[in-house]
Amino acid sequence: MFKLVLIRHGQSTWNLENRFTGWVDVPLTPQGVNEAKSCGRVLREEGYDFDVCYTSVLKRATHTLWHCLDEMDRTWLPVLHTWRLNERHYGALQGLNKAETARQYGDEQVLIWRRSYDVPPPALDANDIRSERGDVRYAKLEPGQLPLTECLMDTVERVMPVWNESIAPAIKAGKRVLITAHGNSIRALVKYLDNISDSAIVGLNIPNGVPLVYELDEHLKPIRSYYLGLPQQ
Ligand SMILES: O=C(O)[C@@H](CO)OP(=O)(O)O
Repeated sequence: MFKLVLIRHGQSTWNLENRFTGWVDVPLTPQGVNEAKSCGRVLREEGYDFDVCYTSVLKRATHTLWHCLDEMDRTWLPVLHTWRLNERHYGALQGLNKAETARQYGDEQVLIWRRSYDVPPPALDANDIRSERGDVRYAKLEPGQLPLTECLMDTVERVMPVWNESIAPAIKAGKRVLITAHGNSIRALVKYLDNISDSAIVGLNIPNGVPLVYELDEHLKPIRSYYLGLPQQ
């Protein structure tokens, strides 16, 4: 039996301000830092240890990993950063306030943009100064790989190669893997692992800063999954 741990980053400044974030590289809030540290504490207390870590190229996920590993005294572990674990790209909505956008376009439209599987939000213009074109961390992407918007289906498609080519082989080789990522890149992984339908995934949300443990069989099929240290409902 293999164990995989997934953590959505702690609260970010734009989570707090209720703004569509996507690929905008906002930091953690002090609460987010505490959430990340408490992930590390609960993992250490429960006897978890890791051989390799994966995270995105966005600081809210990276810093969550750092604080978590610091609490575990494991800051020396190898870390692989990949844009494939970035948050879903939120297109032209990036930076807008979610409540104001709902007032302008209606709750139903905003829910479709936020949670539908295959309807992307309005795209950014390629020349928009908010586009990530020119950002050095994406310089090696193939033409057409840099998104201007994404629905969850697009996110699943770009997350799967790093799962298939790197993460799954590492787990099968016996490496204990920790991933810190984002609400929607984790929803993409969970959708794949639990074989959740396109319609059912709409209702799945991942909380900030709580370790999600998957116990996987030899074929990496989930035996069970659970959150560690989530307050009792
Ligand atoms: O703003 C975002 O990028 C994401 C995660 O915070 O929001 P949502 O919950 O709408 O997917």
